[in-house]
Amino acid sequence: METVKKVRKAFRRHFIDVLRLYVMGGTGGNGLPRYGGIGGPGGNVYVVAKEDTTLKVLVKKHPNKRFKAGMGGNSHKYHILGTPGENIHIPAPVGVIVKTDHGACLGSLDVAGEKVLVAKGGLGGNPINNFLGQKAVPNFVTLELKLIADVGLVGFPNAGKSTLLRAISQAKPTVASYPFTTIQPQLGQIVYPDKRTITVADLPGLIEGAHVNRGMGHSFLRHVERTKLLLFVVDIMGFQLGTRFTYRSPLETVLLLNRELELYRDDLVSKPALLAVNKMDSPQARRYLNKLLADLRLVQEGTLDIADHLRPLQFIQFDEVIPMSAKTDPGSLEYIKLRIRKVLDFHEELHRNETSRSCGLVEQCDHLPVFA
Ligand SMILES: Nc1nc2c(ncn2[C@@H]2O[C@H](COP(=O)(O)OP(=O)(O)OP(=O)(O)O)[C@@H](O)[C@H]2O)c(=O)[nH]1
Ligand SMILES: [Mg+2]
Repeated sequence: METVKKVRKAFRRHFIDVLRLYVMGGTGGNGLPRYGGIGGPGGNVYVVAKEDTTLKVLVKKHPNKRFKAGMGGNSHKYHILGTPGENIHIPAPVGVIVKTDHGACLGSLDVAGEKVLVAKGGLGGNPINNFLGQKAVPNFVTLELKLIADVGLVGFPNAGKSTLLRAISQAKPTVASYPFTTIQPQLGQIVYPDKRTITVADLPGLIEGAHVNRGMGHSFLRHVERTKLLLFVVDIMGFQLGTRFTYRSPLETVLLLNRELELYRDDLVSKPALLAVNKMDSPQARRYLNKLLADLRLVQEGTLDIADHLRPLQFIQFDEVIPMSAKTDPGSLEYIKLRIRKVLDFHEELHRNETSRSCGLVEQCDHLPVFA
């Protein structure tokens, strides 16, 4: 597992997508009993979504990861109401989810400018607290970045995910003939002739055991959660991480990807999905493809004998299996772009109809800001 360890180390060095912060509101200012003066409230701490920033930038600017808002001003004879303490706004990238140490979700920052209150300042001194400004309660919060993309590329290392993204979008992720070339998620946009844009996330390759955090593990799977469509990319020649690991046929890679996703979060496999079978320019590819298609049919009919350690609990229903060559067949790439759009639109329409049928109930974020 040397390779895997090195990759994880490199991943942490280059990309931060989880960050724990110490946050504390400011202490309230003291009141002035003789004049009934009220102390200013302590400042609050907010996390605010900003474009063009990363969690890494945040750590660089605040290596100690501690944020304390300003104290409220004391009440004075000539300034009877103390001034409120200064608020602190912690800039975070769009897509961040703010959680408490107990895992409760405080809020989700999906659009630039959105903010979540993470620490409230203490009350200023007033008749109820004997005019003594109150201390705020210290708190720890975790910022978890989950990319927001329409499509997520899911596959084993070396399957050609980055090559595909390079070919269908303006993004230029690194492509190389060794596994784990991609060590941080990267976004690209497909721009259609009518200017419609669809965002695609190129994700690090998945390996067996990712759901228990092997390889890129959770750091990769987290980003799949918020995509609307999963585009599985498999190498028609199968996959083998190294000579010490078992060779996996194309069907086995599909089943293993299916398993890893459902073991991480079972609802991931209910997402709309397409299966892109890549490297169709390889010798013997047609023969392998015919076998894969036949096996997938048997899987759907439930008549294929699958070993227990490969068998998913729920099989992913692919909208389509698309043979392609990200390197040599531009026609297949155009077709994939078309299908991505069609499938996304189809499922969005379906979802719209379903939600309007259920008395206009809008799908709710399972997390609400807790602080008033
Ligand atoms: N023959 C052939 N090779 C391809 C094709 N697509 C990609 N490759 C090659 O496969 C290798 C891996 O491609 P990548 O795009 O880096 O694969 P990846 O899935 O992003 O890999 P990781 O980032 O490691 O997960 C590179 O050497 C590519 O040139 C294809 O359609 N045909
Ligand atoms: Mg890659």
